[in-house]
Amino acid sequence: MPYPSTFLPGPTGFGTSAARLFSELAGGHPAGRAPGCAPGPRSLRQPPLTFAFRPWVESMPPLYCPLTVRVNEALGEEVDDRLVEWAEGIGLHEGRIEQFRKAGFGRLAMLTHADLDDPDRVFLAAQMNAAWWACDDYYADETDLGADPALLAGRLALCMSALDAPPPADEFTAELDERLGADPVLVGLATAREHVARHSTPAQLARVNMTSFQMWVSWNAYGAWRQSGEPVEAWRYLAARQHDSFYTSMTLIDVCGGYEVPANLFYEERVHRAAMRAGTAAVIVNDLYSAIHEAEDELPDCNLVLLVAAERGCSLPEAAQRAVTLHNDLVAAFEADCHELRSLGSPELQQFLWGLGAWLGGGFEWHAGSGRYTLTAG
Ligand SMILES: CC(C)=CCC/C(C)=C(/C)COP(=O)(O)OP(=O)(O)O
Repeated sequence: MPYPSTFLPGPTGFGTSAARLFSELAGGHPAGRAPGCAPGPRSLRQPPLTFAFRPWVESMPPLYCPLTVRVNEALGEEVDDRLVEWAEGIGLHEGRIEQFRKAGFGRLAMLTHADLDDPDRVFLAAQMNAAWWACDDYYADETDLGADPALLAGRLALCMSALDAPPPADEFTAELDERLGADPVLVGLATAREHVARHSTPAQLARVNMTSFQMWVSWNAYGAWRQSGEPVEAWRYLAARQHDSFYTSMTLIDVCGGYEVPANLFYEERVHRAAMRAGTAAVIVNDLYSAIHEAEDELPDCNLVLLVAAERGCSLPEAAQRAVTLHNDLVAAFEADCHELRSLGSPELQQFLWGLGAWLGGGFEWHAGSGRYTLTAG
């Protein structure tokens, strides 16, 4: 275990970059902000991220991960209350609202967006994540909830319309709108998207939309694999999982934070790789926690632990150990990326990289406590 360290972002120290970010946010962001959008909170929080080996299951090697930056249970509960109110209002999770509350997506947003104290902004992240997860559960993963691989692609096409309405097309629009309004999953996506739109620049909103679409391409691949019954190699799954990861959630970090990483910086190759590493590492934690639950579905979902165990003929704990090593290497590489990217200087980027690390730490914390998961190894 060679790599524990601390990452304090910013090329020239906290004071300098903070001062620049404050003045940019106050005086108009160089990359622009959508007309009418509030500049967002002016606080910049960058306590150093401490990378450490974090124990999770006694019999397993620890996960290398930033420590959780902020725990504010009252804030998490407030956001969870708002989420439940929103879900009830649109009929989402009818008959299983307590299960939804216990997942604690509000707590997830509180833990992962550690630079936010404003419940509205934490709710923004929680709502969009809950909307994505509803698509995942009802369309892709949970047979009990009506997920069906044969229907998946058609349903996901409607999800795209819920996020990015097509141009008006006479009577066809009325028919589409009727369908979009009749399914709480789609209403959930559309209302969460409206909330994101109120706080984002056009480029940020397009980023959230396009990232959702690329995620859904991977879901279609899983659906096709489920239907054909073809064996899925771990390498093939991991390649698809890159675009079906918590990277999607991480696209909200600057939106919720009230600042913007300009598109040409966000998609700069090294920045992109760092973000993808963080997203993939975070979702491997998800695979570790959800392996048993996913194995129980009558049409088991793709999961790194299950695939490695099947491919190598090894036990689940052995496969989980392999996943832990991969996770740890990804996080160590992400940490090195953060150091390398200091040379790019942008205070927005430094805040975002910090936000990725904080997301990793909070995601770890949430999986360990959420009612949604059953531990995989014992
Ligand atoms: C928050 C978000 C982007 C949700 C969509 C689904 C996703 C990329 C996950 C991280 C969930 O993957 P998975 O379906 O394995 O998650 P569960 O184990 O069902 O929570």
